[in-house]
Amino acid sequence: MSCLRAVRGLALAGGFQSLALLSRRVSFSPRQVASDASFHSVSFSESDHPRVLITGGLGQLGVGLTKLLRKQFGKYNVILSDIRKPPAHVYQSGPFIYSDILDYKNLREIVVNNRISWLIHYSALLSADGEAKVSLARDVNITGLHNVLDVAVEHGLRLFIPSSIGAFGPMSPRNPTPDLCIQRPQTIYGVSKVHAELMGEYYHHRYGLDFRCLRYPGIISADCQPGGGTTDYAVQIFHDAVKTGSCVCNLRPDTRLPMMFIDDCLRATLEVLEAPAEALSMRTYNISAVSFTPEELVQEIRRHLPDLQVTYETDPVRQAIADSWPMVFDDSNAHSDWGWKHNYSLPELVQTMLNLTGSNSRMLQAN
Ligand SMILES: NC(=O)c1ccc[n+]([C@@H]2O[C@H](COP(=O)([O-])OP(=O)(O)OC[C@H]3O[C@@H](n4cnc5c(N)ncnc54)[C@H](O)[C@@H]3O)[C@@H](O)[C@H]2O)c1
Ligand SMILES: C[C@@H](O)[C@H](N)C(=O)O
Repeated sequence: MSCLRAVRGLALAGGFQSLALLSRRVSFSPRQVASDASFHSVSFSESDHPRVLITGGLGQLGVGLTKLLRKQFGKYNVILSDIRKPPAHVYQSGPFIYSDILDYKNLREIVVNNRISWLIHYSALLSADGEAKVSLARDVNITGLHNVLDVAVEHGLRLFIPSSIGAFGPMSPRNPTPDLCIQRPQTIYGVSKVHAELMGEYYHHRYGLDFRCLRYPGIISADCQPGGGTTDYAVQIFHDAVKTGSCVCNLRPDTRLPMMFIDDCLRATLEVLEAPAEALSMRTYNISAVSFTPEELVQEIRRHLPDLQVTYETDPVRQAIADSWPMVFDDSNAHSDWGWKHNYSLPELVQTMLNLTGSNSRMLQAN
């Protein structure tokens, strides 16, 4: 009753926009919502395209993936969700809904009311952030995962959950690291990723859930800040190199880690999501692109910015995590099962990142 009273009050006082704030509880159906142009509606073009919900979509990867999937399936068939307020350009680019993956009922309501058929679960705390906030990481990365798994099974969704190089630990072979080997990670992040892999595969075998998972390397992108991971140095260095010509690296110069340019990562995600089920001999795959040390990255950047100054100030937490992770990924199963192949080698990655961060910073200066 109180909710309906609130709805009535808001409708009188603040118009449909305010009602949107309640939509996650009152939940209009797409047809009803679509009838009102002033409503920031989530309506779908009736088609045989998948209807996609991306959780944690405002992170380093989610905005790019949303753009790619909207291009593939249509703007109104892909809903971006998060618990943070979207920046204007994201809010105006297509459907956005608040969704806290710890709120099972709300998640289920969004899936039902928007006839979601694919769910891409990006909400997480990353490795270094997780070590600083262990109980929050356990809630988001494990309890949140359980909610997502249950909704996916209940509504027969195709579910993509990314794992990571962080799903391996010091007892895993490091060079190269195969898909199947011992996994005893020593971070809450890594433990939650192994849990996600095993739970997703269990729900696939037990309930037929169409679960798909890729172990991403450290992802490098220009237009979104990284979210508190161990590989963040390889993103920050480009912004600092372009802006100030100097940077501080928080890993030792000889720390080798698997890395990937974001365009390769997002393409791999779409490719594995669209792969026919019969092509998948596994449900969790390593994907690989490049593997480099900070020293090698700096050398490659200096081919374009010869005066780049680098100071190494090792962060003991991140260094210990990096020293327990794979150095080189073996992705031969992804290659043979669904034709995975990366496009960006280190020179192409550095050239592209410098072009993008350079143009981004010129745009910021101009504005
Ligand atoms: N970026 C990488 O290098 C990388 C590598 C391997 C795997 N991954 C995985 O890919 C996924 C996306 O990574 P990212 O780099 O975009 O992360 P990110 O930290 O940039 O974004 C995570 C998002 O989750 C959201 N979130 C946090 N708590 C939430 C909650 N309770 N409900 C809903 N959303 C919540 C945050 O607001 C944030 O926008 C994660 O699962 C991550 O483990 C990322
Ligand atoms: C590697 C990946 O999982 C993330 N960038 C992290 O460092 O935690």
